[in-house]
Amino acid sequence: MAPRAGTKRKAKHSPSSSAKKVKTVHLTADDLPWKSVSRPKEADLGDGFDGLLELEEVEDVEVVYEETDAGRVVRFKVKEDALSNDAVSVEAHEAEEEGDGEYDNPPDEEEVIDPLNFKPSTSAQASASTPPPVPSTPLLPPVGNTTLDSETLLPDWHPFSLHPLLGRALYAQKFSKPTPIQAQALPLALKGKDIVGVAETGSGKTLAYGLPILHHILTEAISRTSSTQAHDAPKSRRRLRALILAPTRELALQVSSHLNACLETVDSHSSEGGKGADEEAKEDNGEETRVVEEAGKPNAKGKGKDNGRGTGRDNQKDKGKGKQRKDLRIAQAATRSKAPPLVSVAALVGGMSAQKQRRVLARGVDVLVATPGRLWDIVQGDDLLADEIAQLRFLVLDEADRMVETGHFAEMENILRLTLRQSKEDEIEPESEQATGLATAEDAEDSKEGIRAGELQTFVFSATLSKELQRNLKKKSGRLWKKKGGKPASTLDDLLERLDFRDPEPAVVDISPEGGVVATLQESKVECLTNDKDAYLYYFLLRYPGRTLVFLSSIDGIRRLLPVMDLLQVPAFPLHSQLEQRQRLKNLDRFKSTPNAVLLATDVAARGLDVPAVDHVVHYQAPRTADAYVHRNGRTARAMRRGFALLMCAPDERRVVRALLGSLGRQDEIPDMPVELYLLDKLKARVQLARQIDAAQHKVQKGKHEKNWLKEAAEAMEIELGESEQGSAPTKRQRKEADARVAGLKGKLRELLAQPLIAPGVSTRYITSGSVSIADEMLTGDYHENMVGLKKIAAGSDLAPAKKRKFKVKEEFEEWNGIGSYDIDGWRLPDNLQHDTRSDS
Ligand SMILES: Nc1ncnc2c1ncn2[C@@H]1O[C@H](COP(=O)(O)OP(=O)(O)OP(=O)(O)O)[C@@H](O)[C@H]1O
Repeated sequence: MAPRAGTKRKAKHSPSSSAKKVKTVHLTADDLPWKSVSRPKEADLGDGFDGLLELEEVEDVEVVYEETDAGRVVRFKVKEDALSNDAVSVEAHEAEEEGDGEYDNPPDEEEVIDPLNFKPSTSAQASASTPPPVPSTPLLPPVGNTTLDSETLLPDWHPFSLHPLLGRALYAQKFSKPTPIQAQALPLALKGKDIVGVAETGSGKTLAYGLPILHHILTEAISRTSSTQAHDAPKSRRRLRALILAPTRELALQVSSHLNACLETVDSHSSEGGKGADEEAKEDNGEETRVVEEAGKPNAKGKGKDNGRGTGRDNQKDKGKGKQRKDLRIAQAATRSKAPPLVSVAALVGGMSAQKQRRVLARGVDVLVATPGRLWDIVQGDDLLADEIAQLRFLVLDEADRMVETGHFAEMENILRLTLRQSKEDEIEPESEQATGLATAEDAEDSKEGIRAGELQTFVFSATLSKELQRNLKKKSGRLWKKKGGKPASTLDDLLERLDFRDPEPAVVDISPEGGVVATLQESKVECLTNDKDAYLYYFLLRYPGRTLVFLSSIDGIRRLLPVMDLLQVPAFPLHSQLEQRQRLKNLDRFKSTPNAVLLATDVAARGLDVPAVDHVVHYQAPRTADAYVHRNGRTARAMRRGFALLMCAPDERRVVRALLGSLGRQDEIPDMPVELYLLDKLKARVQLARQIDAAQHKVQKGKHEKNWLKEAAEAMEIELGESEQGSAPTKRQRKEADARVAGLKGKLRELLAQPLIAPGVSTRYITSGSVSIADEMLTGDYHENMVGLKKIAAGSDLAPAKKRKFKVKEEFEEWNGIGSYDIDGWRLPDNLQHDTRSDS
């Protein structure tokens, strides 16, 4: 990366100012002491925060605009009262300066002293002395100010010997034991194996690859800090150690906050050390809690006295706990001295300020979670980042199979090309300490794990990687890349062939369920005409209140359905790739925080999104691929929770659905959802009316728009409109009539919404809802059994058992194959038939 203009400086001191020395430093805006501040949980930050996903602030900076010969220059005056009451002032120029980087006669030479907390030689150094964001203190276990006794408190995690600070994070998040994919992947990953991991949706794959990465980097960070001085902030810029690629912005952001959630506990725990002198004094006097006592004193549990004569195992254990204590103190000391976080994880996605992202990168991050498009955009102008990617320690492809579908294949391929190491036969030179800024402890750690310095460990995870692909992966070891040369790749197989697995045989951990069905998921389907889908959806939402994610195949479909849902008073929010990123996050947050909300989404939301309380998934339109069906369903029934999926199948979708089930190897039909037809009929009338209102409103809007357009075009061309042309737009009277018609229809709908939905034969005598909208109340969770004439039940509890499928799976496969539109591995349609599947990186 080219050095930034304006970072060199010349500080002149006035010979006469002895009491108040003067120094002015010239810097770019990037060199200001920016510090990250935590983003509020809800992304709804108001209009001033367009597209910002990470916030930074800088204090005590005055922005001054100055007219100069070279044009307008922005100056940032940094003023701060130092302890000595001397003013501190630093000037930063936004305009870049040419030449040797020295400035003549800087204007404010008289007043300045050495800036505190702002070392202006590089932005990385500036940030190193910037206080880290203050993490919120989570509810921590009652183990006092020590590391966690994982053997007792987390026995299922204990055998993995994860870093004790991670143990605390797991405990704080109540992750009492590893999920199956974590239990199987962790030992392999910690040994240094490359891994292809396949496990059902919502089964904890993020931490399956995330924990080994955090463990490694945390261990490195602690040993690096201990090898220097405990309170010193790292002297050099952090070097990128892990790159995680994800197909969508939301998923990348989610992965990054999932990892940060683990680190938050690490940092807040270490900051406990700064809580009070009392606690510190106690600690220093050896009055620490049990774990520490066990390490150096008679065993508090009374399991046997050590007195220096313990067994080898005990000694080892004690040594380990002694190390834990040392690590803890280092972490505490680092935090007390306002050092940056021990491990830094950042997200790099489209839709947010690239300048800000560059600034974050310039400071250095340990783990980068990125969408390929934005990463490639930035890498092209950032040689340092490109170098770091070439020397990564970990590479992760999350939802790899989705990334080849998204139109960002080229970027992916380019990034993967950067990660390629030299030929395996070549001896890999250990990275020089000077180049990396890391202590040799890292190499020791690497060799302990069976990874040599400079080697890359690769993890590929998804809920859907075909068996054939996994077999192919086992056979390969980077040969194909060389064979195929620059030929563009097009399938997942091609992509994975381009990965530089260091293992001749990456470990394949496949614990995906048969047929792609998560055990806690109940599926059902309803066969109906396309035109009736709105009514069936409305029926479902009223009959089974809950947070519901509705998938549609096209953005137009969402645009049509949204106003209908609004008119029916259903709290629905859209999510698709044509929305601004800020709006997407806002809608996602609203969906998370509104009870019984509905998210109308394209497949942009199908992968990876982890909204814990999604009760139902509805396939308003049948998914185009078997994988999409599995991933869409995976937004519910996560982490062993119950979930329900409804597939709406129009006559023209039957074939696709049959093929889809065939591809998943399903023997059973999806059971039909029982429908109370009297209720459906009543709801159809409401839906019909809502559609009518929407169509009428649309017409009025269109009329206004057309009239304006015609008028503006005529004015621009300086022509007068003839009578007939003017007549094409509605007159004032016509508009008034249309508005009145809409108002009348709306009134009628309001009445309908307030009417009870009574089963035939149910007396209305006891119904006392008055004019309250039943639909409204039901959607906010107040189910009216009397109104509906039906008992409240959970979706799926009234399903009949699934019937066996009549046809043979094989035939289905061949039938679908005949269309010639899918390949057996990716099971996907040609790109032109896919809607809104582009990654939005
Ligand atoms: N050991 C654990 N114990 C309990 N919950 C866990 C554990 N590990 C992860 N989780 C939680 O499980 C949920 C799902 O995890 P995650 O998003 O990693 O699943 P996934 O397998 O990647 O899903 P998908 O395939 O849909 O992307 C998250 O809310 C996560 O916090």
